[in-house]
Amino acid sequence: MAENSERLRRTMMFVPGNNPAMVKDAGIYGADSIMFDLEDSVSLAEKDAARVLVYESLQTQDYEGAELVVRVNGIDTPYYHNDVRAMVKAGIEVVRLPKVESAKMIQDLVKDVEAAEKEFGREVGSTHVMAAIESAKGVLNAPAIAASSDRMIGLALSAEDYTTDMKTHRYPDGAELEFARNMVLHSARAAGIAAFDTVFTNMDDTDGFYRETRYIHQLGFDGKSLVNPRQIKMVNSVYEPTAKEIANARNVINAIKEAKLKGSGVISMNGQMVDRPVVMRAQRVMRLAQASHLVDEEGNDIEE
Ligand SMILES: CC(=O)SCCNC(=O)CCNC(=O)[C@H](O)C(C)(C)COP(=O)(O)OP(=O)(O)OC[C@H]1O[C@@H](n2cnc3c(N)ncnc32)[C@H](O)[C@@H]1OP(=O)(O)O
Ligand SMILES: O=C([O-])CC(=O)C(=O)O
Ligand SMILES: [Mg+2]
Repeated sequence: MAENSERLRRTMMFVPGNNPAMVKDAGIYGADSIMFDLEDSVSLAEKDAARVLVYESLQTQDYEGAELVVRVNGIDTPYYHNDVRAMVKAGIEVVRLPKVESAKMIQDLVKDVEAAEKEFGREVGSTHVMAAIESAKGVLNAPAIAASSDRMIGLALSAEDYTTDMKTHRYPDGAELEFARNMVLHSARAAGIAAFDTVFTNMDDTDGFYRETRYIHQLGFDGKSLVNPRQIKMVNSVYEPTAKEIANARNVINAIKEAKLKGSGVISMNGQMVDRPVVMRAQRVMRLAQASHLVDEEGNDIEE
């Protein structure tokens, strides 16, 4: 889990599972996580065809190192069991369960995932899971859902269904999502897993998209669920550290290395105390800088 909890997941892009061209090319856009969708972007008539398409593409396509996620159909649908079996058989890394309202739903998913791992000879425990929170009940149970299994890598807020459940809709200022965003984020952080903000569906409103992304970045979300490849660069630019932030992070990491050599875990740098949380923030800045190709693996600047 340690490697997994540190993995960068700024962008988790939905790819409709019934669209052969989109499924085939999904790896070329540079999303941190590609999320094949078998649920709401696929009509009932195409559920089986989509599952077969995604299964076959997972065997044959190169997704360029992106994390591979599938959104299966809801646990109370007739498609769910076949989705889970086929995706585990294909070696999917993460199963995202939609419309999660209780810890038990995740525990039931984990039992089904484990049965499929045994059935298809996959290593038991190798498939991770995550929960999409899409209702008032899900939000209120988010702390228990986040802590429901060692396999959990994250919680996602799904605002389209959530605002419907709340008898509202989405507004530009996002006030209707304030409570849910904070619940999802705090529940995820308390359980040590990732938090993903919801999709933004108006592709033409780039100003609105930037505003929302800056806001959720400020709150502390790991990233966002996306519906379109054009949104990837925009999210990455918001998460990209500035030259000043990188220089500061590098100084912090070097200073704490020196302090440790002298047997101390805390030092003062330019009048500011540097201790464990400051070092952890600095390490995250360096991981983000590396993902933005601004520094190499040693943390040195990459010249343009
Ligand atoms: C509430 C919910 O449940 S949201 C989650 C479910 N919804 C989805 O999964 C929808 C995913 N998104 C899409 O289907 C599309 O982006 C749409 C319908 C919103 C817009 O489609 P378009 O107008 O074709 O987008 P656009 O013109 O930007 O596409 C540019 C290229 O990116 C591809 N593309 C667009 N969206 C995606 C995607 N989500 N995944 C992979 N490829 C995509 C297009 O096929 C196109 O490829 P091409 O240049 O080779 O022809
Ligand atoms: O997970 C998401 O952001 C998309 C979704 O299903 C919703 O908003 O209801
Ligand atoms: Mg939904």
